[in-house]
Amino acid sequence: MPMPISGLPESDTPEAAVVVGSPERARNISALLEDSHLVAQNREFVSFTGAWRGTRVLVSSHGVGGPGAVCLFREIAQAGVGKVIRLGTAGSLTEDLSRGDLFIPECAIRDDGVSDQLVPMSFPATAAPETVFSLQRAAESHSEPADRGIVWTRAAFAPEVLSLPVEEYRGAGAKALEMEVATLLVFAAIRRMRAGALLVIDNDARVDDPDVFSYQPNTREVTDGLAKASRIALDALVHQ
Ligand SMILES: O=P(O)(O)O[C@H]1O[C@H](CO)[C@@H](O)[C@H]1O
Ligand SMILES: O=c1cc[nH]c(=O)[nH]1
Repeated sequence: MPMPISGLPESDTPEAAVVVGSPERARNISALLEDSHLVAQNREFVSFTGAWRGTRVLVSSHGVGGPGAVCLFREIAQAGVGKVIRLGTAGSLTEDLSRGDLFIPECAIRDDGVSDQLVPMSFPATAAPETVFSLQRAAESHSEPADRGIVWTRAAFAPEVLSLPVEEYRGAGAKALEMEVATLLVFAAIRRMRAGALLVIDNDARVDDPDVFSYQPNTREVTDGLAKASRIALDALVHQ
């Protein structure tokens, strides 16, 4: 029977998965695989299988935000996925990271808006060390520098009347801002999956800017960064 939300088949799903926000990015990554097929499509969840350097992988999109993404994570866990890397974009919280740069989260701040309903907030959101090192090694083998550290996963893309603690988290050492990594890391730990993430910086998030047009995620640097990061994430996934 297909899974109720993602439409993924219950069996014959690869053990290793790359998850991404947008269906278009999933399609772009699937185009890098040998023998790639669309295996499921429902709502924002689009999934492909194929092989990378001889290993079968799943590539699925999870949409924007932790609450929707965890619907996909539950179903890939049910389908037998044990290793997962999120390949996403993030805003920079430090002057050391610019558009197109790569960032590997070691752990995440759990403001994702859903993991607090899965397990108490005292539970950590940490990436599997194997995945972090594997991503670092893969980035080095592609001669791409990749910084590592703390990511702030935040449910609100932008604030409204409340101001959110950008300065406080920057002061405490958070380097990037996005919306799903903490959800993945917490969910994966509970389900004993090995998880991590590779993020491409697409924005300067050091100040929450109310102008919608200050966010331009489709620049050349970001598209190029995602193309490189896709190969790095696939290499890291199959070489862990
Ligand atoms: O590039 P993706 O993976 O979609 O990730 C980031 O981009 C989206 C916001 O535009 C959020 O999902 C955020 O986490
Ligand atoms: O949440 C996000 C994702 C990408 N870039 C940002 O600035 N914020």
